[in-house]
Amino acid sequence: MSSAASLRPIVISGPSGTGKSTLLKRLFDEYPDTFGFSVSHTTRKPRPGEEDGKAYHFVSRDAFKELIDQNGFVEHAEFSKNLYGTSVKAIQDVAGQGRRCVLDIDSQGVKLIKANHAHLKPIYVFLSPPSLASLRTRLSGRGTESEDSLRSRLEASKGEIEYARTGAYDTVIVNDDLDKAYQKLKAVAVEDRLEADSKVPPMDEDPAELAANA
Ligand SMILES: Nc1ncnc2c1ncn2[C@@H]1O[C@H](COP(=O)(O)OP(=O)(O)OP(=O)(O)O)[C@@H](O)[C@H]1O
Repeated sequence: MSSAASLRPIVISGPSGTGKSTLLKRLFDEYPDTFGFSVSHTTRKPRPGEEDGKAYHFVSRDAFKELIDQNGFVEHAEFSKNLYGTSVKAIQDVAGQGRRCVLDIDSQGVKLIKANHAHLKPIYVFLSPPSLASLRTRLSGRGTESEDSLRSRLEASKGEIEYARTGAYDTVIVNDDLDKAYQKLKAVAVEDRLEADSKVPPMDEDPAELAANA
């Protein structure tokens, strides 16, 4: 039996490197039976050992396009000639299994849900970095980014932060101290308590300048 207060999906969004994966891993580790990610659709061929419906829903290009026409996707995109997408049904299936669906998406995805799939009634959480300088430090500390990708992630963070300032999210969690941020995430995700919110901190630094000094 799930221990989450409700099965409304949780949408968590925030600039690349803010700590979404880190916090979600902790949440899934502490509550292994409570939360779930939706299974994406893809037109790429399964790799050996990949089971349909587990790693992905593997579908033909025609079937994928049909689902697009039916407004069946919350978001979809093409990467190296293959289509990938998150379907409305895959999100609903998680609740069907008694788990709360967690969606880790960017502001573009948030806008699409709000415009086309508001019936899913998610709770929108913005994970904010304490500053752009700390975001840069985390991205470079992760050791996964080239100079170019670091710069583009920092540039993209500007739009994510501006959108969060419009009040689009139900709550804002500033990931300064990891333990504190985790407690706030738990309050929202496990207890449906939204009062843990705070404001997006002022961030006046110039992303291009920060990237140049990386
Ligand atoms: N509160 C924190 N203080 C210091 N470092 C942190 C904190 N939270 C996360 N980090 C570190 O920052 C880096 C980026 O975190 P993570 O990969 O979880 O970000 P993300 O938001 O999931 O990024 P992406 O959207 O690119 O997947 C990681 O190396 C992580 O260990």
